Order: sequence, then C-alpha cells, then structure tokens
Amino acid sequence: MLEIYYDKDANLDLLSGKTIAIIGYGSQGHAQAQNLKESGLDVIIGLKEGSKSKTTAEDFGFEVYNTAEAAARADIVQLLIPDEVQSAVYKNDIEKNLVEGNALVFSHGFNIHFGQIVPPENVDVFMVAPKSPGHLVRRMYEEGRGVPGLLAIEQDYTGKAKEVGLAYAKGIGCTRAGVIKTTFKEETETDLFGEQAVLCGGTTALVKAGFETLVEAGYQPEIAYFECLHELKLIVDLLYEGGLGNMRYSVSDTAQYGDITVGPRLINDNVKAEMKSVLEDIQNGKFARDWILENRANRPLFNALTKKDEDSLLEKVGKKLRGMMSWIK
Ligand SMILES: NC(=O)C1=CN([C@@H]2O[C@H](COP(=O)(O)OP(=O)(O)OC[C@H]3O[C@@H](n4cnc5c(N)ncnc54)[C@H](OP(=O)(O)O)[C@@H]3O)[C@@H](O)[C@H]2O)C=CC1
Ligand SMILES: CC(=O)[C@](C)(O)C(=O)O
Repeated sequence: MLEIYYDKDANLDLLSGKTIAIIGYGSQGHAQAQNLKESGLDVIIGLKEGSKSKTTAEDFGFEVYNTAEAAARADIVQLLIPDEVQSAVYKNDIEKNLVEGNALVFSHGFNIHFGQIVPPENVDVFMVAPKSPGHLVRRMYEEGRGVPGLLAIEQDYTGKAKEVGLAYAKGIGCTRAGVIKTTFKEETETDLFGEQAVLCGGTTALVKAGFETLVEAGYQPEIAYFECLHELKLIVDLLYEGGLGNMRYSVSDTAQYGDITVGPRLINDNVKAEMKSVLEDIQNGKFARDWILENRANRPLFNALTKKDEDSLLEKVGKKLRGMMSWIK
C-alpha cells in the first residue's frame, strides 16, 4: 500500500536540541544543510582535511569540523559524500563516533543495500532521498516549494526512526511536495536503474544517436543540436508538468503522430530486453561490484569514456551555441 507523507505528518520539534552533522558539502550536502538551517535546526558540517568547500560552508554560517569530529558532536549523521567513498569514510571516521541512539542517515541506499556499510545495532539507520539533483533541492526550498522525496527505515533502534526521518524530510523541504515510504532495496535498485537506463544513460545515448544520425546525413551540426538536445528540455518540462497528455497537447499533431508511431520502433523488444539485463546487473550486485572495483583501479573506464564525450562534436557545438545565443541564463 502506497504511503505518502506531507508537512502535516512531520514534526520538526523532534529535531529540537539535536545536532545534525552533514558530512559533505556538495550537490546534496550544501542544499540539505542550508535548508535544514533555514528550517531552524542545529546543523554542523563535516569535511575532509583541506576540503575546498570549508570556506563556502563557513560563509553560510556553518561550523565546520573534520569528519570524525563532526560525527562525534552529532546526534544525527547524514552521509552526503560520493557513494564510492562512503564505506572508507564511515570505517575511518564515523563508526567509532556513533553512540547509542544516534541516527545514521543516507540519501541513497547503495552502501547499506550492498553491505559496504554495516552499522552497529544500537543506532537508527534511515534514508531521506530527494528525487532531484541537489541544486534543485535548494532552489525549490528557497522558492517556498519542495522536491518529492523517499523515506526508508533500515534500523529503528529508538522506535522513532520514521518520525525523525519525516522531521528531517520536512527540514529539507521534501514533505512540502510529498515523501513516499520505500525500502533501501527498492530505492537503490530503482535509482540505479533510472539513472543508467533512462535519465542519464538512456537520455544521453538517445541524444547522441539522434545528433550523429543527422550530422552523418549532412545536416548542420547546429541544427542537429537544437533538434536533439536543446528542445529535449522543453519536451521534458511539459512531461514533468503534466505527463504525456500535457506534452502531446502542446506539441503539434504532426509531432504527436510521429511520437506514437515512431517511438515504439526505437524502443523495440531488444531495447526492453537490454533494460531488463541492466536491472538484473543491479539486482545481482554486478553493477555495484563493477563500480567499487572501478574506483579501486582509479577509474580507467570512467575517465576514458567521460573524456571521449567531452571531446565530442555534440559538446563542442553546444558550447559554441551557448556562447553565441542567450537562452541560457
Ligand atoms: N547529486 C544528487 O543530486 C543526488 C545525490 N544523492 C546521493 O547523495 C549522496 C551525496 O551525493 P552528492 O551530493 O552528489 O555528492 P558530491 O559528489 O556532490 O559530494 C561532494 C562532497 O563530498 C566530499 N568528498 C568527496 N570525496 C571525499 C572523500 N574521499 N572523503 C571525504 N569527503 C569527500 C567533497 O569534499 P570537497 O568539498 O572537499 O570536494 C564534497 O564536500 C550520495 O549518496 C548520492 O548517491 C541522492 C540524490 C540525488
Ligand atoms: C538526481 C538523482 O537522484 C540521481 C541522478 O540519481 C543522482 O544524481 O544520483
């Protein structure tokens, strides 16, 4: 049964007198920390020695400590550093500073679900996962709105993990939009699948294939860029605002006919079969193992494939157009 929670279901008073340590000040860290602070909560920041984010965090009025010290001072420790470094940082700096009744918090379930972090039994472990990039978590909060979020409870030692998790979700603005209850397994597997097969991986593959098809057919790269990347945002905004119907209402009937007749040709049974294979690799731990080993090997594939795209005609054309035209603020 679907469980959705809103502001009315969450009580910020549960966090009153509690110190929240946000470990990391990046995409999610800066956003969640600033939102929590503006929600009236006691927030400190934990960063690695020599962190380039220290000054930025201090400029916002935060007390910044090294990771271990921040964890030692906190009642709630939220790990907002990259997934691939969380296990080592937890082992070195966090685990020894957790005391009975503390809460260990995540915004993605990777390290708990794949057994890279095994917390002690005498703490709460929960996840509040904004379904949005961090910078939008902050922007929407400042605009008086919120991004939807997910709440998962892995350990409820205190008997209050759900209530405290909802209070945390309210503190970052997610209960303004709605928070759906899930599990670490479901969030981890669906988030990894979404970012691989649809959001990041799927979309960039489709954009690159479309752009290359037009360029190889002899059309101007600039026109191909506008058709295959620039307008994508406009279409996705319409989908975001009101689903397929809203988008199809707004585009021409010509475009809609192309949408409903050509789309199925592209996403054929082979593509669906590959999507199922991607999900299986996530569920059976193969992706997690690959990602962990890739980082231990200092990211040879990550670096090479990222560099290949950075040097692509698509990126060069986009950079040129953004310099020549003024649609980007
Ligand atoms: N990005 C997003 O929008 C979303 C992320 N999440 C989850 O949120 C969590 C944080 O992700 P995200 O905000 O993207 O992370 P970022 O990559 O933005 O985190 C950067 C922060 O982590 C610190 N950091 C990097 N490496 C280390 C290290 N080896 N030791 C200690 N600190 C380190 C950086 O330090 P420095 O400042 O010195 O560079 C910086 O403060 C992850 O679990 C992610 O899956 C969930 C939903 C969306
Ligand atoms: C924004 C989000 O939730 C992603 C794409 O899964 C991520 O950045 O990890």
